[in-house]
Amino acid sequence: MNRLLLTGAAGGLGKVLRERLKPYANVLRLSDIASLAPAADAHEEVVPCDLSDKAAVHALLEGCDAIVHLGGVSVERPFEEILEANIKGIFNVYEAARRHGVKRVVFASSNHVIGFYKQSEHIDAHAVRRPDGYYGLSKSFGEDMAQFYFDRWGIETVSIRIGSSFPEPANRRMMSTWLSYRDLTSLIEKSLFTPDVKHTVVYGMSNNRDVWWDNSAAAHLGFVPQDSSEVFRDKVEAQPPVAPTDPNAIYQGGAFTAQGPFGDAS
Ligand SMILES: NC(=O)C1=CN([C@@H]2O[C@H](COP(=O)(O)OP(=O)(O)OC[C@H]3O[C@@H](n4cnc5c(N)ncnc54)[C@H](O)[C@@H]3O)[C@@H](O)[C@H]2O)C=CC1
Ligand SMILES: O=C(O)[C@H]1OC(=O)[C@H](O)[C@@H](O)[C@@H]1O
Repeated sequence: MNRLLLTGAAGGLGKVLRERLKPYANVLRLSDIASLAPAADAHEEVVPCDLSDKAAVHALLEGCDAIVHLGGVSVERPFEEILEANIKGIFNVYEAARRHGVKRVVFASSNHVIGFYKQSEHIDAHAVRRPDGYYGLSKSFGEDMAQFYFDRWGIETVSIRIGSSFPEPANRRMMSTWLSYRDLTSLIEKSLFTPDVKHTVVYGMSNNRDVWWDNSAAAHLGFVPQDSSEVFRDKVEAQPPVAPTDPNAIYQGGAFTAQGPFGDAS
């Protein structure tokens, strides 16, 4: 493709994908509200943008063929913050995609759309969503937005419910949810180039031993994870045990299920 837009490019995953998505487009347009390293060469463009600013997002999408949408608040925060970056932000992205004729979005959704399922439960993409906070709710809204813009306007999306994508799993829960950077990159490649994805929901996890999520509804993507959290097991299990009453040991969303209330607790 000619020009691929990466939002959230200054973030943890954005920095990784800035390097790894280079082979997939002639030009990678990088955007964030936070400062970004200048364009390294003619194959990069840096366009600062606040996702909650409709006019700025419309300008941002001009000339883009596809979007990898990572930008937004990535943890649980007061609703008003989530509203601006994630809820207004995703609306602005899809509406600009419609106006500019962009036909493919890869949306960084999250396991926190289903965070209130227990770790003893196994679910697929069709399970009723159980968001574990305002953050999870915003990602759930983003998935609905993706479905609507497909049904109404034919814009295709792969919503990747990312588990935990970091260099290595930080705790026992992440032994199940971990997604290596290599597998994340491969999943984004499949999400960008597989024809006829409509709105596909896929769980972003590596080939871990004990998983809670079934990706059979996304088999058409042909995603085959290469890595496994197993290589980190000894290191993670050397950590102090987690109490059985700890949300990290009970819920798929772990500690996110126990955040808040924020500010005025009345
Ligand atoms: N890293 C992980 O394990 C997971 C990540 N995700 C999602 O993947 C995406 C990337 O995650 P990370 O890189 O870990 O998060 P991050 O917090 O490091 O990066 C998010 C980026 O979005 C930018 N941003 C925030 N508000 C913005 C606004 N109003 N306008 C423009 N940019 C704004 C931030 O400046 C930041 O650079 C996020 O959407 C996150 O929700 C989902 C599940 C797990
Ligand atoms: O559940 C998890 O481990 C991850 O999920 C997310 O959606 C967050 O963006 C990330 O900060 C968490 O670490």
